[in-house]
Amino acid sequence: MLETRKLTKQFGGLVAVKDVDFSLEHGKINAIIGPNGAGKSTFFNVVSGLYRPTSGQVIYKGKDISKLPANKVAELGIARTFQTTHLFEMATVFDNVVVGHRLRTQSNLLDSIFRTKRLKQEEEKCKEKALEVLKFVGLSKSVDRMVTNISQEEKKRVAFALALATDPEIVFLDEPTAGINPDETAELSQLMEKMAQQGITICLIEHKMQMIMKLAEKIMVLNYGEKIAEGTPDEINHNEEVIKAYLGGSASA
Ligand SMILES: Nc1ncnc2c1ncn2[C@@H]1O[C@H](COP(=O)(O)OP(=O)(O)OP(=O)(O)O)[C@@H](O)[C@H]1O
Repeated sequence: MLETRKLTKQFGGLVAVKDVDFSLEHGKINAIIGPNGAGKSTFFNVVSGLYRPTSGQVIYKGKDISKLPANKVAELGIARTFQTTHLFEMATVFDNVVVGHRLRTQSNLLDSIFRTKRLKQEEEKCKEKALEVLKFVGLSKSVDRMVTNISQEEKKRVAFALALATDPEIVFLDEPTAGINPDETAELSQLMEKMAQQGITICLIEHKMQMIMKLAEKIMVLNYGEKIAEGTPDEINHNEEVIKAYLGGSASA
């Protein structure tokens, strides 16, 4: 469905991602792990169209999408979450999701000025969609609350809702449970499982090893920009190179 072929991203003399071949398991939870600076975020940014690769390809449904800008990649059904700092704190949960959705829909400036029928129809659809995805992520009761007043875990759910509002086939989640406690982490893991059960392919970057080992079905390990292992949690746990490079270090906790 989505694969990378010899994907490479260089920043000046630094090779942040090097010759990475990876394919996502359709409808499953995929994870990318690796020590700090291993190239995980860069890999995400190249795949989601934020950066162009230096060389190599990103293939989605048989088409090379490596040169497409992020908005075109999103239109194809590939969504990504950003840190919760991207939310509008002084707006409601509902408005945050509606605005996020509006940014990705069709109406142009003229539609907005003349308030065309198409614009009104789209607005209606956006609102319906926002309520639907907020229900899915468990925030039906919080739609009218200001984002500044909700918990960090609820903000994470809003970020999920934003990604889901575009009806994605693949969702890239950048450290979805950073900064929340173990109970909340378990709840968000359940939400990710629910997304996968709906047929959405998930790919996440995470530092919480225990959680990843329980949640992910396929894991890729990056080290200094290179893929050093790929497989099931069990295979990764027993991989010598991974143990040497990563699990034996500070992240093993
Ligand atoms: N925009 C950039 N310009 C220059 N160098 C960059 C840029 N983005 C990342 N790098 C460098 O590329 C390397 C990989 O960084 P990246 O953020 O992808 O790693 P990571 O695995 O996500 O790390 P972390 O777990 O700490 O977030 C690092 O050496 C980083 O300093």
